[in-house]
Amino acid sequence: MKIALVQTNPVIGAFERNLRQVQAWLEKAHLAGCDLAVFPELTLCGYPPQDLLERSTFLEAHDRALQELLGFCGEMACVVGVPVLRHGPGKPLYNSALLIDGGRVVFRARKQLLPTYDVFDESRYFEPGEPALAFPFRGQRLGLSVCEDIWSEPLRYPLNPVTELVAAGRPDVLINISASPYYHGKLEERARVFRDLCRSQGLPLLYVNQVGGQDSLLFDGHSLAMDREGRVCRVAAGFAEDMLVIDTDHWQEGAPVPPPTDTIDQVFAGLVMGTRDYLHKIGFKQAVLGLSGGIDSAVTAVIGCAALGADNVLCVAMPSPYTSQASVDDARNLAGNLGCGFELLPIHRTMEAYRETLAPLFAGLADDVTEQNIQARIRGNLLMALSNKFGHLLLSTGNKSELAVGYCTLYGDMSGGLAVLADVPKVMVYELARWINRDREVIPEHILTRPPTAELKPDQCDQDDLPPYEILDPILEAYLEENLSVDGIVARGFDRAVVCDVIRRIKRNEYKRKQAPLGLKVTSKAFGYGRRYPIVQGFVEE
Ligand SMILES: Nc1ncnc2c1ncn2[C@@H]1O[C@H](COP(=O)(O)OP(=O)(O)OC[C@H]2O[C@@H]([n+]3cccc(C(=O)O)c3)[C@H](O)[C@@H]2O)[C@@H](O)[C@H]1O
Ligand SMILES: Nc1ncnc2c1ncn2[C@@H]1O[C@H](COP(=O)(O)OP(=O)(O)OP(=O)(O)O)[C@@H](O)[C@H]1O
Ligand SMILES: NC(=O)CC[C@H](N)C(=O)O
Repeated sequence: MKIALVQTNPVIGAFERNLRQVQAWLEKAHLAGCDLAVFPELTLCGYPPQDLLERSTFLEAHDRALQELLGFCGEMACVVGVPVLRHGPGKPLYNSALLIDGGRVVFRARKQLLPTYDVFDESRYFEPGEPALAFPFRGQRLGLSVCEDIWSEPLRYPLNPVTELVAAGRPDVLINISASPYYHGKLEERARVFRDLCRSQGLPLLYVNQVGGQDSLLFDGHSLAMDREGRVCRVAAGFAEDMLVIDTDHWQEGAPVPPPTDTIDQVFAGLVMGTRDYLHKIGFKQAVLGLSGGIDSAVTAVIGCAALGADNVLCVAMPSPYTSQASVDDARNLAGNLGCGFELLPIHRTMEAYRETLAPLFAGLADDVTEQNIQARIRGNLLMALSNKFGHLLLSTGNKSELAVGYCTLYGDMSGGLAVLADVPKVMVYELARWINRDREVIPEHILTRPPTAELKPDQCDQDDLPPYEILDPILEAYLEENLSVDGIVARGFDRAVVCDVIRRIKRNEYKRKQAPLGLKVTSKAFGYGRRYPIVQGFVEE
């Protein structure tokens, strides 16, 4: 039997578009001689639809699309992910995989483990399904499951949806439909979980993952076929739509392929896809950003150009009296290397106008962070004016390290529609920059070697206000991603006073992050809806 694993890139709730896309892939699978095409979790509505699932009109539109698909399928069989209405106490839906054959639903498997951690919130809408059975299809027994149901570690949880499925009647192959978002390290994690699963059950796995950017989530695809020894036989593209055709009668032919490795280029590809999909799915073609001559805006500009095309990106240098000529030159050279638009808007006179306006109220008061923030806000204001006038979306440039400790200005450099690097720690921003420059100097070398500075006052340097990023970033990772205590972080060799100061800053600046633009998630714990902390709180960790 030939099975097509089809990783699609849906737009949430765009039923007409998503259905046409599924139909087009079904035709390709049919032409390739496939008996069955398998699509990702919640195929027709896209994942995660969130509270749209609470709207009856949404579910009705979904049903119309599903009916049309049933009429279309003909002799082509497929597996699609569908929210299915249920009755009785509990939540109103199951998250199901339907096997469609001969234009009707012949089998369904319901998701049993509903992820409700980090960015997932499935218990809000779905009721857990009952254990599934293997289903006979064209001479083989298919073991169908939905995403999280294959993620139980068999050694820790011997009784789990897969072991129950196998115990109830051994399938020949496991098929899993997923919507599994990327973060740096996820590819290895997936390979390990799936390898353990295949080896422990002695079964091969066909895994289909959604692809595409959806708000902050980056679905990476990388659908795959794994044999019963846990070797990857075939793997689909990362961060792009793709179809793999697997012949289950010649399962182990050919050398195994290496599982995808999660090197920095994957993060870059994810950020490019996330930026492109966010703008294009909403209807924006062009973007604008402030190019300071620093590393963050440089990397954001490169990602913007890769995502949208250099012709669709406008970079604006806005020097103040504290901006060095080298910064302006670096910004101009970078824009030249990228071939994107470049404008110079000096802000000296605007700063002077603010100073004059505020002079009566600020008389006798020394300059402080207020005047620094005014510069950042003038720039944010000018960039938003360009966004309004030309219909460009403003890409904001702040990185995760700054956002964590509040080293950024509300309504200033935090202005914007999409924060491309909001989940990228500063050290990783440098890693991205070096990778971008691997073959030729795209980002002028001086931008990589100069000490990071906000240039908001004379001779300012980030490290006057913050610990070095090589120290700050691992503390942030330990606290935010691993939930370590102060003692746990200090035990890794960090100074207690520094650790406590960083944690205090993280807590104190929750309010800023609640007002920040959406960021693209590339770590296991991003700021945003997967990390819910109160703004007002009195919990002390020292
Ligand atoms: N809990 C709370 N809930 C709601 N609002 C709260 C609040 N606490 C303060 N606020 C408000 O927030 C204001 C303070 O925030 P904000 O105005 O943003 O300013 P603030 O955090 O005081 O200063 C910005 C910092 O970011 C640095 N910076 C700025 C720009 C770029 C970069 C860079 O390197 O990229 C660094 C700058 O050097 C300075 O240290 C307060 O005046 C108050 O209005
Ligand atoms: N002179 C400038 N011209 C244009 N934009 C600027 C300028 N200075 C700051 N910005 C904008 O404000 C953002 C914050 O800049 P700032 O230099 O304060 O901090 P940063 O985090 O070190 O960022 P970068 O590494 O891009 O300089 C920049 O990324 C850029 O978008
Ligand atoms: N949609 C899901 O069930 C996703 C959960 C899963 N553990 C993942 O991220 O891969």
